[in-house]
Amino acid sequence: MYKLVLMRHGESQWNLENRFTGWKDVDLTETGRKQAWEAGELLKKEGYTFDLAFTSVLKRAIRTLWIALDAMDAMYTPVHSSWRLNERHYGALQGLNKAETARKYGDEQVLIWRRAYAIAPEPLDGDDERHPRFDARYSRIDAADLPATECLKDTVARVLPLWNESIAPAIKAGRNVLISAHGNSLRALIKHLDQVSEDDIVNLNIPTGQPLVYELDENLKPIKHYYLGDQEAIAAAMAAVAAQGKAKKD
Ligand SMILES: O=C(O)[C@@H](CO)OP(=O)(O)O
Repeated sequence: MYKLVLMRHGESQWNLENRFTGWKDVDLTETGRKQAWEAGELLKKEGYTFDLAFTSVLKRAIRTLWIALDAMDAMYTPVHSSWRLNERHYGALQGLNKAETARKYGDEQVLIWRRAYAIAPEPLDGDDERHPRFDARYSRIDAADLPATECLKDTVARVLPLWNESIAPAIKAGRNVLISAHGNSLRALIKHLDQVSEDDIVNLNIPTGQPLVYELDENLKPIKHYYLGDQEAIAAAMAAVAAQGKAKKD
């Protein structure tokens, strides 16, 4: 049996401001840093150790990883950063407030933009300065692979090559792996691991800064999964993520 730990980054500045974030490289808030530290402390207390960590090229996931590894006194852990673990690209929605967008277009439309499996928001214009082709960190990525918007299906398609070529072989080689990534890149990975249907994946929301453990069999099929930590607080945090796209709080 293998164990894999997934962790969404701690609260970011744009989580706090309730803005569509995607590939915008925003940092953690103080709360986000505290969540990352507590996640590391929890992992240490529960006896977890890691041989290898994977993260995105966005600082909220990278810093969460650094802080958690620091709390574990394990900053020596080798880290593989890949754009393939970036958050889903939110296209022209990036920067907009989610509740205001719901007031303008309706809760249902925002739910489609946030969670529909195969429907992507409007793309960024090719000349938009926010387009990833203008960002040096993506200069070695094939231009055809760089998104101007994505639906979750697109995110699954670009996460899977990293899973198949790097993460899965490392796990099968016996390495204890930690992945620090984003709400939707982790939903993409979970959809693949648990074979979640396109309908059911709509209802999966991942809270910030909470270690999620997957126990996998020898073929990397999930046996079970569970969050470490306070289960009630985690359930409340998941419901809060779901509610972010509503015009009014329930
Ligand atoms: O804005 C985003 O990039 C993501 C994660 O914060 O949000 P959502 O949960 O709406 O997909």
